[in-house]
Amino acid sequence: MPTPHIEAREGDFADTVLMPGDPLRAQFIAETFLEDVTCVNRVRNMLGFTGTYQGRSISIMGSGMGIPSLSIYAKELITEYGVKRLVRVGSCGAVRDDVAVNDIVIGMGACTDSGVNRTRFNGHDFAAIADFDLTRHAVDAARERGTAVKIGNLFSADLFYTPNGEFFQTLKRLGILGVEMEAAGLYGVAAEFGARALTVCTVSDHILKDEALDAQTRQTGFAEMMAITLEGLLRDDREATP
Ligand SMILES: O=P(O)(O)O[C@H]1O[C@H](CO)[C@@H](O)[C@H]1O
Ligand SMILES: O=c1cc[nH]c(=O)[nH]1
Repeated sequence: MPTPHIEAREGDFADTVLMPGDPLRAQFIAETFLEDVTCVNRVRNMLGFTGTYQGRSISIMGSGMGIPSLSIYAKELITEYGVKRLVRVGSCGAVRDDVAVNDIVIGMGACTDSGVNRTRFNGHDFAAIADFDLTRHAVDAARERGTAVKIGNLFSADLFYTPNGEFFQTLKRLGILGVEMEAAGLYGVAAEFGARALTVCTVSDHILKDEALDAQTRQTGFAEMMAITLEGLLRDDREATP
């Protein structure tokens, strides 16, 4: 400590880290939802913050885009900073007709075309799944808020600009709720190094309908996703502390 990619000192991170892909979204979330915020990482501009939410210490740090970037940060957070819960708060693209822009999707599982989980699993297919209790508590928080969420499978793509557009039809047919680029890697890292993980995404575009939110909204929107995530974590805390 510090690590090659994070300059924070021991104790700078909470045991729970929210990870949007975009470091500026991390800053916006920290400044909007947390109190007593301090910046704990600026290396490579991958901004990390720690503050409190309703009295509970929470950190927020960008993951960058794609499984390789997220995997570096998630691994170092778990093994060097003792992080126990990581929640990706991201954006994703929809392919199904029953998933629309601005919908909130909870990634119970994540398929991928990346080889990382096969690499860590002796070439076999690893079922990349979210932590059940984190999932359950986020869903319960959404229900209490009266917010509809869709719960199911994500697809974590290595290529944003895929050369194989027909594959989106397969994703649609097999019930993929959102296409993004990190969840399957996060679940693999969490399994390997012993942490709990979840992904909550807001649908930022419909890949097959040519509909999309603008960059500013992707950076500063998503308030309901954040409320569900933070309330879910407080529920998770309450259950762990009878
Ligand atoms: O908005 P974020 O969290 O970065 O997530 C999605 O957006 C990026 C691609 O534009 C990828 O990181 C993808 O997973
Ligand atoms: O990775 C992503 C994120 C949002 N929308 C997409 O199509 N892909």
